[in-house]
Formats: sequence, C-alpha cells, structure tokens
Amino acid sequence: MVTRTYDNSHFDESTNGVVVMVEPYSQKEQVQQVVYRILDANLDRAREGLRIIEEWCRFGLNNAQLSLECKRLRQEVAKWHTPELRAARDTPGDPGTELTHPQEEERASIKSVLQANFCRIEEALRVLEEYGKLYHPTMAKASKQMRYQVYTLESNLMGHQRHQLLWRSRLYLVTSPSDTLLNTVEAALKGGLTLLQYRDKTADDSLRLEQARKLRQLCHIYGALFIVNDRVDLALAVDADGVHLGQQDMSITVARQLLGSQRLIGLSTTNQEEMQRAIAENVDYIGVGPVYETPTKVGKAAAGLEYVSYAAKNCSIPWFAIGGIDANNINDVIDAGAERVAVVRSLMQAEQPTLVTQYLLSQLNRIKPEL
Ligand SMILES: Cc1ncc(COP(=O)(O)OP(=O)(O)O)c(N)n1
Ligand SMILES: Cc1ncsc1CCOP(=O)(O)O
Ligand SMILES: [Mg+2]
Repeated sequence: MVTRTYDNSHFDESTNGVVVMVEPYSQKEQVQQVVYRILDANLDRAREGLRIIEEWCRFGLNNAQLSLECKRLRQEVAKWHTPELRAARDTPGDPGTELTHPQEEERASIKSVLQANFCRIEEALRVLEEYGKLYHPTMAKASKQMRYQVYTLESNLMGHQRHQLLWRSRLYLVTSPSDTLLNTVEAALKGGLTLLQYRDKTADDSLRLEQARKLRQLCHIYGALFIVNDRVDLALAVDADGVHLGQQDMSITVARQLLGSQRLIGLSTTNQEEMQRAIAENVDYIGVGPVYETPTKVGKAAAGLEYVSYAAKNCSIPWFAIGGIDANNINDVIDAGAERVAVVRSLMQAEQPTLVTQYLLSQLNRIKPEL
C-alpha cells in the first residue's frame, strides 16, 4: 500500500497503527501541490467575480457589449483551469473557507458590490500572475493581460453607471457652507436625491478635503453621484464622480486629460454660445442659468426663462436650470421646458430637506416619469 502524505510519519487506522510503507511527497512535489491549490482557488475566485459583474451588465444594464466582455474573460480564465489544477483542491483542509470580513456580509449599494468584486478579480489575477510563473510562464503573461483588461472593463462599467445615473437625475443639490452640512445632505438623499455637488468657495483645503471625503462616502452609501465644484485636484483626491467647472475655471480640455473619459464634467453656461461650445467640447452636462438673480451668486445677471426655453429646444446633453429656483417657482421653470433643476438655498436652508426634495422631485417627475 502506498500512501502519500505531507509529513514523513503516517498513522494508518486501517492497519491498527502498524506503520506502513509511506512514500512521502518530495519537498518539490509538496511545493508544487501548494502552488496548484493557490492557482485552483484563484482561478475560481476570478471566474466567480467575473460572473457577478456579468450578471449586472446583463440583467441590470441590458448591455450586450459589457456582458460579452465579461463572458470572454470568464472563458479565458476557465481555459487555464486544467484538471491537474482542479485535482489539487482540498476544500475541507482549507482554513480560508471560514474567514470572512464583516464588510463582505453587507453591501451598501450595487456600486459597492461591483467595486468589491472588481477588487477580488484583480487580486486573483495578480496572484495567478505571480504563482503562475512557477507553473506555466504563458499563464502568468495571460493573467497580467487579463488584469489590464479587467481594469479597462471596470473603468468602462463605472463610467457607464455614472452616465446612466446622470441622465436619470432630475434634481441636483449644490451645497453651501453649513453647520449641518452632512445632516442636510443625508436628509436630501433620503428624499431621493441622486446628484450632489460640493461647493465651498471659502473653506481652507484641509476642511474641504475632510468634508468632500465625508460627502463622497455618504453619496456612495445612498448610490448618488458626487461632484466637486471648481477643483479637479480635490475631485481626484476623494475619487469623486466628477467636477463642475465655470467659464473662468480650468479648461475642459485639461480637466478631461486629468479626469479621463469615465468621470463627469459639468460646465456652467449663461447663453447660447456658451451652450454650443460646451456641447462641442463634450462636457457631460451643463448648468443653465442663473434663471433668476440669486444671493448665492451675487453680481451674476439672470439669464431668464428665455434661456431655459432655448435649452429645452436645443440642448442635446443633460442640462440643469439653476439660480433662484424653489418650491414656489419650480413649475414656471418646468413650464419653460426644464426637466432637471439644481438648487442651493431651497434645500440647504430648508427646515425639512427630505420633504422639500420629495416635493421638487414630484414636480419634476410629473412631466416625463420615465426619464
Ligand atoms: C449645476 C451648476 N451650474 C452652475 C454652477 C456655477 O458654476 P461657476 O460659474 O463656476 O460658479 P461657482 O459655482 O464656482 O461660483 C454650479 N456650481 N453648478
Ligand atoms: C452656483 C450658481 N450658479 C448659477 S446660479 C447659482 C446659485 C444658485 O443658488 P440658489 O439655488 O440658492 O439660488
Ligand atoms: Mg466655478
């Protein structure tokens, strides 16, 4: 009887404790076995993660192109999962099956599910690349290539999600400095807000960074988009969904170079020429206003409801009417053609931001509920 074991002594109950001839694994074979187990586990991990992403692309987004890319990657991973690697599996002897982190048991949103699984796939592919070098150099190379393809998939998918949510968003809250900043924003998010801009023109950078981080986290939990006003560096530092720029801020070309194609760039416009230029520059959305004069933007002349009507007829990208809009006049702005509005005071100074959010949204949703 030849029994393989990891150590050199072996007690076999079937022979009543009589030590039988054991042919131990050589050290080289033992190491090989461990490498095979690592490869087996990580091939599984990468494939499972890809399947989770694929399900969202297919059923959540109905996106054939993204689904196909997941499937292709999954099949490429499966190609490397040979019977010899599968044979090395030892689930009962794997101490890792019991280990979970509390964060794995709870996810705040689809975005968190996707991000956690992208991390999982990328880690698994990195492991396959390193340990694959001990197995098959071609596998190591293929794993590296797949990891870069997964980064691209992640960037495309996250960009797609952002754009979809932007198009669906009808109400945009632009913040102003407030002692109750986080509470007010959270109340609006509870009311259904899906788009937030952090705007503070006076705070110093350390406070801006701290507040932007907290707001980004809050938006993440509620599945809302988080945009930073004026500052591309701050947007990148907190991994925001995008930036909002004015006509006097950094150029769109430079901002796009810094932010890439998957993050959002919004631009303020006050007239037809600025709107046409913004569209030509491929911004993702524009602000249209100020519709009314407003103390939030002192000294800026109103563009009026005429400009709102022009936007309704001529703007091919999402646009948000902004400036002096509140619960009393929102229907005039809607009647002029607006489907989306941005507000500061109406929500930041509201006693009940959740209710005001719900009311503004209910008015905007009256027009085309399917947006
Ligand atoms: C949605 C939206 N529209 C317009 C503005 C104004 O931007 P800008 O002209 O750069 O002025 P500041 O906000 O920087 O004072 C905006 N912030 N958001
Ligand atoms: C930032 C900005 N840009 C054009 S109007 C405006 C401020 C809008 O603030 P409010 O909603 O309080 O009138
Ligand atoms: Mg600005």
